[in-house]
Amino acid sequence: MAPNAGAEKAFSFMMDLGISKEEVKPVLIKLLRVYEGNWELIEDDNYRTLLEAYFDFEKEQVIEGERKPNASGHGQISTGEPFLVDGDDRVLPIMDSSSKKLSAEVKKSSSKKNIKPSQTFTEDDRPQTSSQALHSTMSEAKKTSNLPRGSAKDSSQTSARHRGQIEMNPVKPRAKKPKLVFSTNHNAGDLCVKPPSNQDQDLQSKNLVPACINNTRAYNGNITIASSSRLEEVKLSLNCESALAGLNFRIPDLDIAMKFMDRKYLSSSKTADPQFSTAKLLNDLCSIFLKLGLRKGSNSNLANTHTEYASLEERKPFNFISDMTKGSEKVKISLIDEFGGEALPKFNYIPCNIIYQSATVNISLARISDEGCCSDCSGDCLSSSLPCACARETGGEFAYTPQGLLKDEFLTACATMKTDPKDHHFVYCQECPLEKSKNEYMPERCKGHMVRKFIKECWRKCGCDMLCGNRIVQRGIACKLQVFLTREGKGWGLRTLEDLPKGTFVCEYIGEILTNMELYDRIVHESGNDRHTYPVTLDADWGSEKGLKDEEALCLDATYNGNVGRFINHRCYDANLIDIPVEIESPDHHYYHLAFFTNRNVSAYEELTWDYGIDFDDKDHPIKAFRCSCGSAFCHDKKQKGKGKIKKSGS
Ligand SMILES: C[S@@+](CC[C@H](N)C(=O)[O-])C[C@H]1O[C@@H](n2cnc3c(N)ncnc32)[C@H](O)[C@@H]1O
Repeated sequence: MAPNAGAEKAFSFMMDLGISKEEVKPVLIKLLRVYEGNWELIEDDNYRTLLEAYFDFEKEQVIEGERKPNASGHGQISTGEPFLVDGDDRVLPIMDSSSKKLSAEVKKSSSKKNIKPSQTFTEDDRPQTSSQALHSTMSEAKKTSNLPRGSAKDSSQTSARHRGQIEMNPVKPRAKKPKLVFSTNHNAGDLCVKPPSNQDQDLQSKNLVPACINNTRAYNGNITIASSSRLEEVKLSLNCESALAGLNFRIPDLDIAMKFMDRKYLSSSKTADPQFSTAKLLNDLCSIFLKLGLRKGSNSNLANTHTEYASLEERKPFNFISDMTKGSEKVKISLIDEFGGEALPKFNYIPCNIIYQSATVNISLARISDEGCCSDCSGDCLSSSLPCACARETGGEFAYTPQGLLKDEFLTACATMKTDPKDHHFVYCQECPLEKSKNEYMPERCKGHMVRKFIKECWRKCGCDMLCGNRIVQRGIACKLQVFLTREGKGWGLRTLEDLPKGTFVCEYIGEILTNMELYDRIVHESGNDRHTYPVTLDADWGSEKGLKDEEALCLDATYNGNVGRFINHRCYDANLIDIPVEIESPDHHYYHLAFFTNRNVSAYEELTWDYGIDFDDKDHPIKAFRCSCGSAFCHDKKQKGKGKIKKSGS
């Protein structure tokens, strides 16, 4: 890196923290000399070395000032630093034998801050005091190769160069401390702060959980910053989860953060006790909180409390999986358990539907007629002046905008049918597969299936390319999504990590393709302990067929094999996603894709929800309805009505 660029970057970083260039300069000069111009060491870990050096320097100045109050002529720093500052105040990382005085600006700023150095230096009268001893310690330290990176040169060479240094505690080259977060790309995906349990190790071997770092200060992205005692009966913590998940954020060094707080409060208050310490203040707060909260005679229980903490933490592992799709989607999809209250979901991630056993899914080029595709098109169908044959299904207009969003009119028409269905929106089959599966010999009358609007995408027989605007769903998930543990007791849920405009394709509901009968058998025979994901019936076309064979009455079940769609929780009436059938490769509608689109603008970190269309009163339904915790004002689960607030729990 160009020397000045390094200095400017360091100044700018420190400036953002409220430390002026003038304050930083002497420290930086010192560090450059110590580290022999190796910027990498200075920049490492977000300038942690520079920050530590700065605070050491500041402390040293205060101590020295106390030791020699008002010694005449000693009230200013003269760094005696001849080597590293050029006329433009630029810090140069290369040792030079020529000497220049540090600019007057530096002196001015130092004196302004009342920093009292132990002595005034001149070019020829350089201190040979503790700094040199300390420096040689440092050189030794370097020799023992404590340095994270870079070379440690011969110490004698180094000391010769370092005559003339200003007096301050040289910063020992830091050994790499284990970080709370280990990250190569700053992805939230790389965070894990909990010693792996046996179960975790098991999962790690299956590539579900990343290796973890043992750190007692941080759980769940929560960093304990203070506590009433070592038992941590009452503790204060900072929650960095959102920052870790969404921003390019790494948990910083807590000690440095505390020093900043000390500095901020000491400099802002004239009366502040020089012994003021933020850490002490916060610990005191915890102790007082504990004292105030302890009921009489309960002090003796502190040890028990500790045991309880330990077992609680043992019981509640914090999980983070950076890509639960195991690389099978174009984008990584993380999973986070912020509460540690739930076992990891057991299922196999699949990015495309797959036939379980008996389902008939007839996909063949021969079944696609010339009229049913656009073999004459090329490039992007949306850019041609006349919509091609693939727009016929949607009334001669493509369902998508050139920006890749679902058109408003189409979305509204689909949504209205779902939220305000009219009689004519339903079709009735003569022999309903659903009723047949419940009672094969005496099926009840069909309760009706909603007529659905289909999107039809271009496919392989079409002449356009893969980037054609009429190929959205088939290109797969493109948004940043995350599976997370909900607070309301709904289990896992899906959220977006970025703002999504209305009409965005989020994901498909992917699962095993089962016949209706197979699904029924599965539900009847499955163990009651499995939380069954809500299967979908591909019944959009059932009403138009006279006698649908069982192998043509299909459903998708994502319980054992599925994609992220299986984590979308239900919300009554005002969910932010809508499911829309999509025809991609088969012209009949026995089999189709079910795609989720946003039906309004959705903000980053909002949970994505879908109205399953459950009848909470249907006692005959093979899948027992859950108790709805959707939180919607329009929730139609009567059991939840009048219950007041939603349950707040991590499980
Ligand atoms: C498709 S799965 C959704 C993912 C599920 N939460 C999980 O942890 O795997 C459907 C199941 O989630 C739960 N669920 C979904 N929406 C819910 C809601 N509004 N209230 C309570 N539980 C809900 C129910 O157990 C339901 O059977």
